[in-house]
Amino acid sequence: MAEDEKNFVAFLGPKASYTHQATLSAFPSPPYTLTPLLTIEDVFAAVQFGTVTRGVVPFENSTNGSVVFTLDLFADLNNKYPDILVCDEVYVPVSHCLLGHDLKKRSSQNPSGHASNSLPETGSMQIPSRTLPQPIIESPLSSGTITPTHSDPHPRKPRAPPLADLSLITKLYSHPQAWGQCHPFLNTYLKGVERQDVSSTSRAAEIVAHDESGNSAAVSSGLAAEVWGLDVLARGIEERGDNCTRFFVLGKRKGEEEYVGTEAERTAEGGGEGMDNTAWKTLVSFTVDHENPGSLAHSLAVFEKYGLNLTSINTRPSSVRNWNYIFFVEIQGRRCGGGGREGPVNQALEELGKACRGWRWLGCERRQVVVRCRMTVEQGSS
Ligand SMILES: O=C(O)C(=O)C[C@]1(C(=O)O)C=C[C@@H](O)C=C1
Repeated sequence: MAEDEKNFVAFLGPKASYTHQATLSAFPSPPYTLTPLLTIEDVFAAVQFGTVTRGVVPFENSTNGSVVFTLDLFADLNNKYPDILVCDEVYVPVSHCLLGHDLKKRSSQNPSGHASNSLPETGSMQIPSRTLPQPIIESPLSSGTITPTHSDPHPRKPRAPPLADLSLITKLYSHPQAWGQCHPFLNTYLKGVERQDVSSTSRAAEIVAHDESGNSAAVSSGLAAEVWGLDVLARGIEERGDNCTRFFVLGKRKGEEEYVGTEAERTAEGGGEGMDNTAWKTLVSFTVDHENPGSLAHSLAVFEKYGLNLTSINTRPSSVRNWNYIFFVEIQGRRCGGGGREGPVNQALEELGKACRGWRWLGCERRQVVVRCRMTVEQGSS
């Protein structure tokens, strides 16, 4: 790879996604050239094939749990991404907005009634009645009334009320992770409205920006509203005020040698010679013999034996047969690179090899604190 290609970083886009915000906090541009890609798998592929040196993907949300798309790519059941390694983590506080076209506001700003942008081309098709100007009525759901039901006797209250009438909205777009972070708001004010999963929250904003009927809305960020020219119909709709997403920075294993970080990463606080191992976490996947009682317990016991704290555990179907799983653990500590066999993580992994059916080292990340992202519209747009 040429010297000037070293600073290419791919992320789950399009622009103004939360992943974009995470990427900017880890890779302020310049000197980095940031490349938005449409899916998490596109980011894995770009790192694997060396089109970029780093990739940024979401891994886990504090309210809604793991991002299964990312876990499945780490599971790598078809051996497409054998060289992908985690090399850092980034935390971003996530506050969602409901974005759309506030027709009431727009008509008061533009009393002539002419749309500021033309409606999507409909050809010879009839314009559906929902795209024609409609009297704006208050949504019966906007009252904020939450009715206890048999299945949900104690429904949680939304943290924020809508800022606009939501009665025209018939379709919602977002990344599936976001739905699970906004249950009380969506179940109170938009109950029963069709939800369409899309590849990211900013992709949702981009789609809604092209539908000026007022019938669609996106769960996305306030920044995406500015970047995609949308109105904020509600702000702070996440269920918990401390909602936060953890992102991984991906790098590529080089040849036979293990990933040991860039020079900057090695010499950063907590890295390099004499590093403090507790400042790192190591991600490992493994499979066990499901017929053998205690095989999972024996595998996990090796970490206890070497005094290694586990900070997360996840499972995904292994695809070998139904109800067989691949396990993912994060261990506090760092695997020493350069073929060294010393250190508790190295020793535990060597012993894991005897206790489990197969395992894979997926990289080490420095433990980070939550960063308050100060991304500007200019950064989000570029
Ligand atoms: O980065 C984005 O905007 C995404 O849509 C991804 C993602 C995720 O997968 O967790 C990122 C942050 C939020 O938790 C919701 C969605």
